Amino acid sequence: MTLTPLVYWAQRHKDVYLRVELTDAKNINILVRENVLLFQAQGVGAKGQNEYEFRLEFLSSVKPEVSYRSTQRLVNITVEKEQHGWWDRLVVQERKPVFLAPDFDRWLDESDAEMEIREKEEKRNRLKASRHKEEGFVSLKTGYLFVYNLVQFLGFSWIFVNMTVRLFIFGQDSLYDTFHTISDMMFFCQSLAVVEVLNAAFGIVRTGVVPTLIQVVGRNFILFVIFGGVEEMHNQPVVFFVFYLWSAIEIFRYPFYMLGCFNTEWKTLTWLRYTIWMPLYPFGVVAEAVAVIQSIPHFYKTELLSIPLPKAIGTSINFSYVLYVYLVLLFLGLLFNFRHLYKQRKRCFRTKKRKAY
Ligand SMILES: CCCCCCCCCCCCC[C@@H](O)CC(=O)SCCNC(=O)CCNC(=O)[C@H](O)C(C)(C)COP(=O)(O)OP(=O)(O)OC[C@H]1O[C@@H](n2cnc3c(N)ncnc32)[C@H](O)[C@@H]1OP(=O)(O)O
Repeated sequence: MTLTPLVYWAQRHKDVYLRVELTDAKNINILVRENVLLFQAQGVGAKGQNEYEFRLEFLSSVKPEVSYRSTQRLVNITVEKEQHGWWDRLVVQERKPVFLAPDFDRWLDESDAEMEIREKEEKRNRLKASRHKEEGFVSLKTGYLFVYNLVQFLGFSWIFVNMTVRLFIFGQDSLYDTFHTISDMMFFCQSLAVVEVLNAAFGIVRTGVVPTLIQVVGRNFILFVIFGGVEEMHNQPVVFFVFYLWSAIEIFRYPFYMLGCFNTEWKTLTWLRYTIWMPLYPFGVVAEAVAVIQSIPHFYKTELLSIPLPKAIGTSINFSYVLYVYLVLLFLGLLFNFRHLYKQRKRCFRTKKRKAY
């Protein structure tokens, strides 16, 4: 003898939900044609382990595809209505079958269901809007970084190429007028580089603020104070070495970032960006230290930038003493950034290796 399980139901505008009270249901067979659903399965119901079945003639047609999920305790069935809308009752006959009852866990009346639809719609719209905003921000950020890196790349390339060509044409003589020919562009690029500290501070790029601050402050101190502030420094060959070492890394670093803006990379460029700083950085710091040492007598003599002290003490601190302290900071800065760059290099190549496997 076949038995009928207990069936609970609820509806939405789009779907009908059936919950069949059958434990350990096996051999589930659900057939849907027009507005009739036939269910057959073996399992443990109100009358113990048995074969259970039921037939429902829905109020309106439903789609033939049925989805169901069987758990240890019950079988959940979802049937989609052919035409979305609210049904007055589940089945055609006015007297509901005895095995059928409302599923109060999922029960909603028509207005609640409409509210649910509206809430879902609003949630979807909010999600879409925030995704739109996020995409807009990402493309704005990418565009901004790309333009910034492009401008720096062009600036430093101009410096590097100009200095190289002048070295070939004028030989040693070109070492003496680097400041006059190149400084305007270097002032421009290094002033713009302050943006890199802001990028790090506001999280626009994933890097630490301190290494960037050390880098930018360190270079700008040399450029604006030592070279820019002391006229006697303008003709020193050390300007050539400092500018050449600075620009030699930047012509690789900025294009590396430009490609990164489009999640692209060129292996040789990545290797150069994360390798040539190794010889360049110490040489750069040594060249900067030479420049500082050369400027000390001029600061001492002219008392330029001397720090005034209160009248009671009656004198001022000569800026040349600040420069001695700066020489120590220069080498501490070198150690700090060398370690930072070494870590960045390891992180970059380690990630690449992991990606390769
Ligand atoms: C606090 C007061 C300080 C007082 C200081 C006094 C002491 C001063 C001592 C200073 C010594 C300076 C000496 C120096 O002037 C000598 C020279 O420069 S010689 C020439 C050789 N120099 C170099 O090689 C250094 C070049 N510069 C740099 O590498 C950076 O400026 C540095 C901050 C040092 C390191 O860069 P960063 O931390 O950004 O590493 P990454 O390149 O690996 O980038 C990390 C991630 O951020 C993304 N990023 C970074 N910038 C950009 C950008 N502009 N556009 C797009 N994306 C960017 C990058 O792609 C990485 O992303 P991901 O993690 O996804 O890979």
